[in-house]
Amino acid sequence: MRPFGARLAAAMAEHGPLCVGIDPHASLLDAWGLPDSAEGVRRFALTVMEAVGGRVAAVKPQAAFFERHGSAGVAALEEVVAAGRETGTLVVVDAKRGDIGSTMGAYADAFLRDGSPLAGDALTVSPYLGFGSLAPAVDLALATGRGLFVLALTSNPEGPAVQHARDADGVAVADRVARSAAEANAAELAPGGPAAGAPLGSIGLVVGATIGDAAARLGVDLAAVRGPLLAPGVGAQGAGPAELAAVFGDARSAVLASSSRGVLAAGPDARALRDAARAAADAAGAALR
Ligand SMILES: O=c1ccn([C@@H]2O[C@H](COP(=O)(O)O)[C@@H](O)[C@H]2O)c(=O)[nH]1
Repeated sequence: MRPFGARLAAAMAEHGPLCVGIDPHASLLDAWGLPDSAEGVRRFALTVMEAVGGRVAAVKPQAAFFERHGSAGVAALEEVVAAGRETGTLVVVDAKRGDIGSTMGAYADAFLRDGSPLAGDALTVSPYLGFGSLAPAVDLALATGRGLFVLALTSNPEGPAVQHARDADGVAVADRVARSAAEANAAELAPGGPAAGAPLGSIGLVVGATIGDAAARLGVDLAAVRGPLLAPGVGAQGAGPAELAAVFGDARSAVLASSSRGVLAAGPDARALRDAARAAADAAGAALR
């Protein structure tokens, strides 16, 4: 498989810089006339895939909403991964895994190994046990043409208490995460490296579209990461085109804006979902041009 960063750059060029989040909240299931059960979650998720599969750069199923229904919910997540493969739509599994290295190896097997039913194209991971603890996931992602999105500056108001803290050298935690991702991408993109010549490396960051000027204030050089920047917070959390343009500055071309409820509220009609995703992709594309 071609490296994830190269595949994502091509998908964004074709469809626009939008990732549609698949978050089957109980309230959305109710609004769509579906039961709050594994079967309801399955029908919800496959309706989204039918509406936007092959038409957007990526989808991002939120694992928690599937896992809350046990093994049948996880089976529905596996079907979403398979539907992504069938429609040629990249699947970012939003499971935010992170643990000590040996356990991280098992998470990597589950979400990044060829043949695993839960292995999409990329996985969200948490670096708060130390970026180095993610090594098994970094290694397996790069070996299989998959990618990671590492939490750096998240969209929630509680994030700054940890991510803005500075270490003994005065470097912000988020900046350390960004520098580590930059190192991994530099190796992947180097002449002779597995992604030499690609526009983006495969180790991305999660940077919320709601963070205002935090990256600039903390000295985080997002463009220097040379990896994709997954930007949740668009739509229901209040960020829009103006925030996308302001937050990402000269890193704009690497941004994959992510919206879940902002698009899903248009359902369950497939055409309405498709139109909402198209409008969100066009707005993000204009803001990030
Ligand atoms: O910093 C982060 C990281 C992840 N998320 C996830 O994105 C979606 C957002 O859903 P909306 O309905 O578009 O608000 C959700 O799955 C979060 O867990 C995030 O919001 N912020």
